[in-house]
Amino acid sequence: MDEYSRLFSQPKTPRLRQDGFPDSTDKQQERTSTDENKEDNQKAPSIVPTSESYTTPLTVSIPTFENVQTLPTPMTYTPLSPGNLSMSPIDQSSLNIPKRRSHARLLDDMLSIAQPNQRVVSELIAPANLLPQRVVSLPTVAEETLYSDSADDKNNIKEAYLSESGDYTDKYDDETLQGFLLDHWDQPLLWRKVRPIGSGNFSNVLLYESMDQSDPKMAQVAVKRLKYPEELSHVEQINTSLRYKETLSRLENSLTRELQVLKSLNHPCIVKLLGINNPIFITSKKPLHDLIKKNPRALPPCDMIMSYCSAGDLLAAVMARNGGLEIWLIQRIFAELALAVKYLHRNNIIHRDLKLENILLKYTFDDINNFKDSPIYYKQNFIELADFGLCKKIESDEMCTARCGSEDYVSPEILMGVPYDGHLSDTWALGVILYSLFEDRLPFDPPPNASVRQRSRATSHRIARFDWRWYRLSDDDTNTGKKIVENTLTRKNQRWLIDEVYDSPFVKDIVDTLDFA
Ligand SMILES: Nc1ncnc2c1ncn2[C@@H]1O[C@H](COP(=O)(O)OP(=O)(O)OP(=O)(O)O)[C@@H](O)[C@H]1O
Repeated sequence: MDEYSRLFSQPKTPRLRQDGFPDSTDKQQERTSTDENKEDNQKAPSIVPTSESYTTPLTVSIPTFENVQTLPTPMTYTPLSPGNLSMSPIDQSSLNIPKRRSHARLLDDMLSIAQPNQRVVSELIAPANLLPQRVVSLPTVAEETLYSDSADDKNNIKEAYLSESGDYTDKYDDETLQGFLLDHWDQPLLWRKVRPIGSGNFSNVLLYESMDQSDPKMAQVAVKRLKYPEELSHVEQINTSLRYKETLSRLENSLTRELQVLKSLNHPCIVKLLGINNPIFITSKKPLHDLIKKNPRALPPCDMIMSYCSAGDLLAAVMARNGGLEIWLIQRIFAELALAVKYLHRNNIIHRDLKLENILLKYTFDDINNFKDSPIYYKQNFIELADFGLCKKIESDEMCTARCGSEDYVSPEILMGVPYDGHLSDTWALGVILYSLFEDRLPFDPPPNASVRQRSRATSHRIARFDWRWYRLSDDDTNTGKKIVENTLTRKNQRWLIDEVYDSPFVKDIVDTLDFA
């Protein structure tokens, strides 16, 4: 089987229903809010406990954390076809989050990184066959989609294309992509498929090269192709069912949200949406409904044309060299990430899925090392933050209710099931990322040399108990990045916001040297 076939023969992970939080009058809500208040009123424990004296901070305040039944624990979900979702053990109101490293396994398969005898140096670099099952999620539809009602967008579409909209598939074959740059809907451009480059729960990503233009920025593009859930492929049989309508609305909501946010962003350290295969995905408030009205037989593909990061994602890159990134490199990458998140938060956008897999590298680590003595080092960004499928545009003081994220990166308050501040859940994830780069392990994985009992504990339990510590870095290590981890992997009322992360010497010292910051 060739690489391409292997990539697409992976089990497709369907989108799952995800409800919002119970109504504020709901008893359950009252209970969890009370628990959270209790949590906040506790005296803060030492963040870096010694192994002898360590008692988990929440054991006293919320003894029920010891009880698996009472935690809103992420559920492990075996990929089933969406038609079988009703057979899933998941309570529809429980937290469902994408399981870690699913994509990393795929890359391992594609690039044959995981050799049978490869030395496993850490929890972060686990062998493919030890990876757990996926857990999947979808932002709740209760959250409104951001939509810029730009009249220009609509007016700019040529009548010729409007009359054909809904049937762009005739301009599309598997090897060639016709697309439109944003706001240039009257000038179709062509790209040729090169190879698959990645896959997530909700999309396959492919590399395409331009066939008809010289702009170097467009010469190679990453095309993120939405994976449609199975039930939307059989439109004729089930298009009146409630399940079908709900799935369609949910998918449409998260798609339009991702596109509208991406379209509004302009930052060197954030992936760019350059164009789309069919303008209707950008210009319509309800593109999937419109497309199905025009052609009820099948939804045409949705291909987002994005800037291409040729060195892949940070998790795969770290795994490929068995971890051990030098501090200067971690500092540089993290400073760029902090720049990107600061920009998002300043624009009232929360990402909600910050993780190593969503940090893309424009250059290999070796290239970056070689740039060190050249002016390019200060002129050029090395990362782009990607995957805005769970992002949200919010009011500055708005609390979020959609329980979403990725298991290893999700904050305790999201696990607890209470409304949460998205800025703080993003900075929690930044702490997870920085810790992982320092330690080559995820902070809430079972500790090295864990007992069988410790290993059997769910990750969510360790997260809820703030149960992490340094192993590779010693307690008296003077690395200034440690402060960021210690002030982000902590209770929400003590947790740093992005401005504090940004102003810490670990970030600021680097940012001050960058021409593009
Ligand atoms: N612009 C890009 N350049 C290079 N590789 C990319 C690009 N965009 C995505 N990828 C690769 O494809 C993978 C999946 O992309 P992405 O995270 O956007 O998809 P997704 O379906 O939304 O994923 P998730 O399951 O995390 O929600 C990334 O981890 C990365 O390896």
